[in-house]
Amino acid sequence: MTPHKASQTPLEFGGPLGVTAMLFLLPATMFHLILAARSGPARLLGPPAYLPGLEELWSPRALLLLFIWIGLQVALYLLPARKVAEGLELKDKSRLRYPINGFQALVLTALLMGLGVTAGLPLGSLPEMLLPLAFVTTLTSFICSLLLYVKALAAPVSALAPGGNSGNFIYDFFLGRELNPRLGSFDLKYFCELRPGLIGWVFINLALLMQEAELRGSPSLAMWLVNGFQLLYVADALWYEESVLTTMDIIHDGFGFMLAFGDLAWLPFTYSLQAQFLLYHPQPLGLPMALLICLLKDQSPGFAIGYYIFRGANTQKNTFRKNPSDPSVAGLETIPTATGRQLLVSGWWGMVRHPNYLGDLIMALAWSLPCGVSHLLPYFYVLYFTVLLVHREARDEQQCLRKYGRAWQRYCERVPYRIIPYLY
Ligand SMILES: NC(=O)C1=CN([C@@H]2O[C@H](COP(=O)(O)OP(=O)(O)OC[C@H]3O[C@@H](n4cnc5c(N)ncnc54)[C@H](OP(=O)(O)O)[C@@H]3O)[C@@H](O)[C@H]2O)C=CC1
Ligand SMILES: CC(C)CCC[C@@H](C)[C@H]1CC=C2C3=C(CC[C@@]21C)[C@@]1(C)CC[C@H](O)C[C@@H]1CC3
Repeated sequence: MTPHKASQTPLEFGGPLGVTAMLFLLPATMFHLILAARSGPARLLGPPAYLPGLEELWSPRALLLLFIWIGLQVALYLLPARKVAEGLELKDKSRLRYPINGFQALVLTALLMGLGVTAGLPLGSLPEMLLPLAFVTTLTSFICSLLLYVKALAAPVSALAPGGNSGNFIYDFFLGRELNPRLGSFDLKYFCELRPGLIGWVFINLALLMQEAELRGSPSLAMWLVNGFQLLYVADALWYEESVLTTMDIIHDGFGFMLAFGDLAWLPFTYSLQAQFLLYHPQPLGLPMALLICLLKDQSPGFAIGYYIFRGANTQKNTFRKNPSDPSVAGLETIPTATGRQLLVSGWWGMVRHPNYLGDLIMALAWSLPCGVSHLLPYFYVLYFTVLLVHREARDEQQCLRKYGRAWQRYCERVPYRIIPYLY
């Protein structure tokens, strides 16, 4: 194995120091949130009520459960797919092929769970295992990231990610060295991005709903709303699975700790925070307020409007990228670029430069509102997501400027706001 020459790509996330801090802060935040959600005061800021000992964190049962879950998702991923899509062209001019069967995996998992619960599977007791499950998933993410780092040492230069090859171990371990690590035709990053964690989120939510029903006789309206909104969000991501192939996670970022931990642990255990909070802190929610959250809330948009913007913007761009002469997008105004591709300057993409992020943020707010306004904790997702999207938008901006140069600058002049019209 010959060591690869370090790449000259500018360092992101504050370089080695920044990512070292994140290596500790991300898992610590996740455990803090899980502990805070079940504590009486449910404080987002401030020390946790107590620190769990190793005997509370480590559980061979949780490890077994995690492996069964990942094994099930691997098996569903390997089932025949309704479609096999090609990814974008790689440095060596080849294109990878990806099965499009994520929605099918969600439906089959739901069927299997339904059968399991009918046969006595105690899904409602999963919330009691959340802490050890999060612990073993974090350990597994660390080990996987190390193995991915070692695997990348043998990868050809053309297979490396643009970032994540600085020569600094911690930085490269965090960002990921190889762009699309595969075992045969099994794509590790694509699998992790959309399967165990994303589908796991839905079933953690469902388990929390079932435990609430056991505790209080029936699930609360707030719990139904959170479950419904987030199920729709996950089902949408899997239905439109192919569009993930053009996200920066797939085309730009390597597969390292950031995505392994993010996809496998952070996503299911922190994105389910609202349902965790509701189990321990029931909130009264009447039907009129629930309807307002679905549609409109105090003059600001609710979930349906968020979803309408999110889906409308994503579909418009994806349709345009696939076939610019499609009747639904053919009339839109565009800017030509030197690459031969065009940029939309009217429709959703003429309103702000990231209308899909705007819709996503509105949905995030809408699925936090059923938790009431007495605590800041359930709004952690809105705060984190705002930071993530602002940072992601800045990274995308850099990449688009590099790709499209002057044409991108013209687009920014025509559409000056990034995410929120007239504000940001
Ligand atoms: N819940 C979560 O934790 C997260 C959710 N998301 C969601 O995932 C989805 C995908 O997000 P993401 O990959 O970040 O970004 P986008 O789907 O917004 O893709 C950005 C790319 O779109 C293309 N583009 C930008 N402007 C235009 C334009 N005017 N006309 C045509 N093409 C344009 C460019 O690529 P090119 O020109 O090469 O096509 C650009 O690089 C979003 O809906 C986001 O909200 C994302 C991250 C986390
Ligand atoms: C600093 C954190 C640990 C970073 C974690 C990031 C991941 C949780 C997210 C990175 C990109 C994601 C996308 C989605 C979920 C979250 C992660 C994995 C979606 C699948 C959500 C649904 C959308 O419709 C598509 C998204 C693609 C990107």
